[in-house]
Amino acid sequence: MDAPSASAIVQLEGVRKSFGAVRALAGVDLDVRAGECLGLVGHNGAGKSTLMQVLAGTLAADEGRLVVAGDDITASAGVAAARAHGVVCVFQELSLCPNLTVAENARVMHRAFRGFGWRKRAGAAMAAMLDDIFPRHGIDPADVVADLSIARRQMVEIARAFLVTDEPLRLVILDEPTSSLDQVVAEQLMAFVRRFVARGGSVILISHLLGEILATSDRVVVMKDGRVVETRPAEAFTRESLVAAMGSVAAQEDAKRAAAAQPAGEIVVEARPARQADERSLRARQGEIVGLAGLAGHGQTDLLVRINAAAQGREPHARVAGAVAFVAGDRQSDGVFPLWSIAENITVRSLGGLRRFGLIDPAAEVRMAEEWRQRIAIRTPDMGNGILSLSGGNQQKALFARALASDAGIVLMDDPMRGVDVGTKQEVYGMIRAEAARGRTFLWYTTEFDELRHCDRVYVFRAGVIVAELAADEITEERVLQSSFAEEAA
Ligand SMILES: Nc1ncnc2c1ncn2[C@@H]1O[C@H](COP(=O)(O)OP(=O)(O)OP(=O)(O)O)[C@@H](O)[C@H]1O
Repeated sequence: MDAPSASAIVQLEGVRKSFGAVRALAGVDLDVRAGECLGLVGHNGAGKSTLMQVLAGTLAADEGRLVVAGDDITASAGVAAARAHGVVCVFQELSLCPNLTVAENARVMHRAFRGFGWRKRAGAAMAAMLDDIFPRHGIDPADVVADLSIARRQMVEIARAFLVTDEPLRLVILDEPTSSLDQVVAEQLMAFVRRFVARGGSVILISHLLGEILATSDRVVVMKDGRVVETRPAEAFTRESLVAAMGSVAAQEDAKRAAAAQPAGEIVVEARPARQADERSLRARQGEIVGLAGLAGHGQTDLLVRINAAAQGREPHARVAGAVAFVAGDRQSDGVFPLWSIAENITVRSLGGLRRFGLIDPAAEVRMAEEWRQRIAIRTPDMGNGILSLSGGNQQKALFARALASDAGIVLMDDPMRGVDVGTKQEVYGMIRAEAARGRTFLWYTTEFDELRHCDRVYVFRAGVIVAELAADEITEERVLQSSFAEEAA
């Protein structure tokens, strides 16, 4: 590791943190310099979020020293001390109050918005910040957060963190900030990060999208099993060497589906977006992997929700032949059962198959959970622990396991790889392909272009309707982007 420079605005030394038997941080040293974007990568459960929580003051370390802007704040560590020293964190799980407006949420964080006319000032400040980071964002400060798509909520959360009111702003921690954003909006954010650091601010960027890390960071820190294992200037890493440093095997470049594998089974899903005026509809055959693409929030999730409702007989305008499982991308609001164990969260869709003499067989439940822990590498000492004890990416893996462990022949996936590390992603892609070959059908909405390569066919959405259908050999980034923006797509 290179020596901390004189301009370090944050120094962490020997930070340790355990949760019961789990050692999340095993003695971490880290420095962040003024005017740099520091990329932070590592497998799911490596300790990235825990380290950031210590830095942002939301979690107390068991041991270690924390110096910010030259002050040793170890003894007074907490959110107030971090904020007073200019450290703000945008966490993976969004923290906005859903029943308040965008402007009101700005006030929750920025006490400076008080007295006469605060609502107007908070709204104007948020609008200006949103315009600066995300041009054409389409968000009104008077919008109630609960009415916004998950992508827009993430944009509001980010804009709020970059607002400067009566406290200094030195370091913004972005923990997987683009996980719900499409490529276009993600690029707007990365461009803003570069502008922010060019003006002397600092950013810690956590992401599983290694291209984003390499293109935006000045230096990259790699964590593994609660330790920092490498720190290098970004240009000294390639994608492959970064994956290797994380302890994963580099993914094969070409994941494209073999043409021979094209299924010709019967149509098991047929659905039309509510606003579709032409004859287009989404169709999926048995054994097919069908992609839903386009900019985030253009009707893809809505259609998946309608197909899910149709399977339960609640939606007459979609036709579904067979049982359906849903992998939610917004795990916070409709994914995990927060009070249940990891095992219960995985087996809940499979209880029918686990019955003996009409009762759930606990041994079979444990076996099923254990099998999935190994297949999909869920990092926990005990599957009986609460689901919220898992890192974000590991929670997402549990949702995947729930769908794949069920007997549903049709699996709907709503941007399901959010926050899953590169090594695991490759394994899950392999599982999806194997399951499709065995006759399962997948409908897969993704904001990551690379994932569309795994699909047999892709429907591109724009403004709530399907604007293009691409066959396997037509799925290129250019075609998808073209269709996403064109008024009249092919
Ligand atoms: N509240 C908690 N209770 C118990 N264990 C926890 C808790 N929070 C985190 N852990 C454990 O600490 C370890 C580090 O988790 P952390 O969230 O820091 O990982 P991460 O690198 O951010 O992972 P991801 O990429 O999945 O977000 C994991 O093994 C996790 O299960």
